[in-house]
Amino acid sequence: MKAEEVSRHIREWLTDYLQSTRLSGFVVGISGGIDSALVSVLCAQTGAQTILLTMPIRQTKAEYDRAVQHMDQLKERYPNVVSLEVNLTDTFETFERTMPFDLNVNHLAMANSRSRLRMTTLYAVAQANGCLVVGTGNKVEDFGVGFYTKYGDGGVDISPIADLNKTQVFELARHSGVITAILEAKPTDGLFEDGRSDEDQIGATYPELEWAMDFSGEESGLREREKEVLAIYRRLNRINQHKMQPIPVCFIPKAYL
Ligand SMILES: NC(=O)c1ccc[n+]([C@@H]2O[C@H](COP(=O)([O-])OP(=O)(O)OC[C@H]3O[C@@H](n4cnc5c(N)ncnc54)[C@H](O)[C@@H]3O)[C@@H](O)[C@H]2O)c1
Ligand SMILES: Nc1ncnc2c1ncn2[C@@H]1O[C@H](COP(=O)(O)O)[C@@H](O)[C@H]1O
Ligand SMILES: O=P(O)(O)OP(=O)(O)O
Repeated sequence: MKAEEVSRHIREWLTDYLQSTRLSGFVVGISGGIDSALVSVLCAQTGAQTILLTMPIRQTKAEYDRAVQHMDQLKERYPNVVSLEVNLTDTFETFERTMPFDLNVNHLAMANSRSRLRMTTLYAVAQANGCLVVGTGNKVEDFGVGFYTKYGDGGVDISPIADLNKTQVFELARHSGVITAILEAKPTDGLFEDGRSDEDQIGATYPELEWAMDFSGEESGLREREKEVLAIYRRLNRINQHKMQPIPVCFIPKAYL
């Protein structure tokens, strides 16, 4: 990958899009992971107002510390960057208590609610400041396995790194001066308190998933692990198509109207 060219291309794309709106900058949620770190550097490099938000909800200390360290580093490097901390733990716990039954009957219901509370917060801050909410999804998450929360972290205005796979995200992040603690952290969705990694949840690494996403050859000669990875990839790609396609609309036959 030509890192400098890709970086410049994304910065120009962000700048052009922002100029096409009446808005003045970008809002990015900072988790302590690689995707949000890279997206926030690219936004900062446009020179436009860039608001970073960390929104812990019973977060692991390691994730929280990486997020703060990244925001501090970016503020030192770019004068157009500001950071905010919005601790959503109480909001989340109130939400959990307000529900008429225990949503933990399904382990994903409350986990995905964390992501949707963050989306609500990002949009409130963006609207108050005349900014866009910038997405952090990469190619394999967004168009491969659909590993994101529908209308949670998937609810964004623009998506600058969605055509880069995770390996390229790491490469570009290193090129862009992202801190070592983030470059070395295992990707995690941070939605569970045991700190489980994406790989623990999916059962395959990002390089394996990228291989599966690109695979179009003859399957009979594949090794056992390759067959397993292909099956994991295909299952997730199939069951998450509803996130990748426009939502189904019930059109009414003209004769009925
Ligand atoms: N970037 C990340 O690393 C990241 C971020 C957030 C979440 N995640 C992970 O992503 C996963 C999200 O879970 P999920 O996909 O079950 O939740 P989701 O909320 O994203 O999608 C499930 C919801 O979609 C709807 N739905 C389901 N099937 C449908 C269909 N066929 N047509 C239309 N709508 C349909 C239903 O409302 C269902 O509740 C979790 O594993 C979570 O840990 C990863
Ligand atoms: N704790 C967090 N604070 C701010 N923003 C967050 C936090 N956790 C997640 N985010 C945002 O959501 C996306 C996806 O998160 P995953 O950790 O990959 O699930 C992340 O890039 C942040 O923008
Ligand atoms: O989306 P992020 O920034 O949380 O990155 P990762 O998913 O690699 O933790």
